[in-house]
Amino acid sequence: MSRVRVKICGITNPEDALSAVAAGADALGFVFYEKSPRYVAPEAAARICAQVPAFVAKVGLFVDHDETAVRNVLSSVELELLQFHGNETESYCKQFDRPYIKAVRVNTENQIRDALAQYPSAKNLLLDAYVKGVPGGTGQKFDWGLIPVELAHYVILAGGLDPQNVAEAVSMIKPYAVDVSGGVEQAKGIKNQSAVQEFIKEVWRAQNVY
Ligand SMILES: O=C(O)c1ccccc1N[C@@H]1O[C@H](COP(=O)(O)O)[C@@H](O)[C@H]1O
Repeated sequence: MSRVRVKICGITNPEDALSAVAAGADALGFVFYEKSPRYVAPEAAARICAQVPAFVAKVGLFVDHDETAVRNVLSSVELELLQFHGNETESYCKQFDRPYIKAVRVNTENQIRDALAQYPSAKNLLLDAYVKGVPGGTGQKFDWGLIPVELAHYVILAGGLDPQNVAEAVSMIKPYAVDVSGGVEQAKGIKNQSAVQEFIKEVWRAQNVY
């Protein structure tokens, strides 16, 4: 089994980015959804991304953005991957010539299978909790039992993860990766750097990776 990857999402400043990289993060997420308390302006994200070393993926998060808005971000920010968190169609998601992750807000098991069929071009599916009216980043968990066992290796598990519950999630689900935002914050948009370290250590501990 390969090591479960860790994405730290909602990065808004270079200190949190570099501290997460030093702790072992595989990917950093930048939220370009303006209604989010973790929104980062493209100019600020560009400055942060320019400081991130090689082999750490920078991921841009979008929610039903206008195509031009996504292209504008891509023209100025070094992003390796896109994460779509809204009702984007497959043809919308794949038009940007960049690998992408499709987020699914989980209610039912069938929904995960349906999304797999609906987004064949997605690199991976990210599973988050369904909360009415909010596209993501709610800090809520969903029923992990809804994840079909045979799809776990393809799944990025998100939603309400934190240093206390992530080891259980990794042992139980064995996902491709885990993604966290609120569970490692000291305030909205500001990471608790010790909690980020703890979170990553817990992911590794659950797999005996040191
Ligand atoms: O972080 C946000 O504010 C956000 C806003 C809109 C869509 C997604 C958002 N974040 C993503 O939501 C999941 C779960 O976050 P949490 O750990 O429960 O806080 C994660 O993928 C974030 O990247």
